[in-house]
Amino acid sequence: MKHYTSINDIDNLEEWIVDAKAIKKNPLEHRKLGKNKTLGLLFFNSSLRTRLSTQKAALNLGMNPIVMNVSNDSWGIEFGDGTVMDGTTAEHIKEAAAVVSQYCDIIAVRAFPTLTDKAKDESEEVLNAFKKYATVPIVNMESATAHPLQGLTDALTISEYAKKERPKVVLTWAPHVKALPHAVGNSFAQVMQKMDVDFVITNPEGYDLNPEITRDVPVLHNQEEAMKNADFVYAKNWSSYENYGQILETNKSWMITKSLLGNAKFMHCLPVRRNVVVEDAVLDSDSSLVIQQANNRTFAAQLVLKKLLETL
Ligand SMILES: NCCC[C@H](NC(=O)CCC(=O)O)C(=O)O
Ligand SMILES: NC(=O)OP(=O)(O)O
Repeated sequence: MKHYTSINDIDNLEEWIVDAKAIKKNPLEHRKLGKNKTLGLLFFNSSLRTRLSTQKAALNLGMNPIVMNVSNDSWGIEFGDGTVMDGTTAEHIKEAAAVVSQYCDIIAVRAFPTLTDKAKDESEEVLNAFKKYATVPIVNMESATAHPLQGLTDALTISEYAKKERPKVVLTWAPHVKALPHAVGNSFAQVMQKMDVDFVITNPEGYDLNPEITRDVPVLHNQEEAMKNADFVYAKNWSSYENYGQILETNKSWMITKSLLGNAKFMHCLPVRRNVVVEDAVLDSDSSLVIQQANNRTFAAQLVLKKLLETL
């Protein structure tokens, strides 16, 4: 593996989950692997979990993490090729990525979508520019279309809490006040297709995710029907893909309640808006796995960093 930028970079999910569980049991076992190696974390957007858990993962491997809030603290970066840079951007990605590669052995990047320019978002302009112009491995810490560290975490969490073979997993759209990206839903849908689970997606009409990602997964527009006998319910808001980045009419009844959840475990990547996406009674109950998921972010990141360190 040269980079970790997509769920497609996981060659054998079952093996990866076994390895992640071993790391979780003994997080300091490989603390010499990353000695004198530097992880650069570049954030174009806000983060709590990714920023801290990825640093924690690096520290557990003996690496030195260095973090930069690129949007606020660095020069404006130009991504266009051949641009006359007489506007607001002061530095081109060609230099920026090459320079950061001088200081870092692995570079991790967070860059959200515009949600206004579908072609630009689908081209993964920022992430792919780092892949092209950096000379070290790139880790995706949530890009325009994917959040593969989260997806790996979610597969690990489901594997830990599954009480039967082939549990039923439901990815449900939930209401929100803002237009949100598709990245988390996309990576969850992709990783569930690699796992031995009975997987369905439910969302209101007009909110179907990219069919190239959901492929043959059943997409139901009746949430109650979809959630029947679920073992895991993964809630997430996303804006319309078809009417790109739009908030269509929002049906508040799609909020996850205790009665809707039934006996299923509740999952969400966080941060979550209480009593908009999911009611307090769910988050404050034993049915919620959100904190366990957040904990697993460290071990998923650690597995990815370990695999990349082994290639250096
Ligand atoms: N990294 C986890 C999710 C990040 C982002 N959520 C958000 O922007 C929520 C913002 C808010 O609730 O205001 C998303 O949906 O992709
Ligand atoms: N789940 C997740 O990626 O959280 P942050 O946005 O806080 O990093």
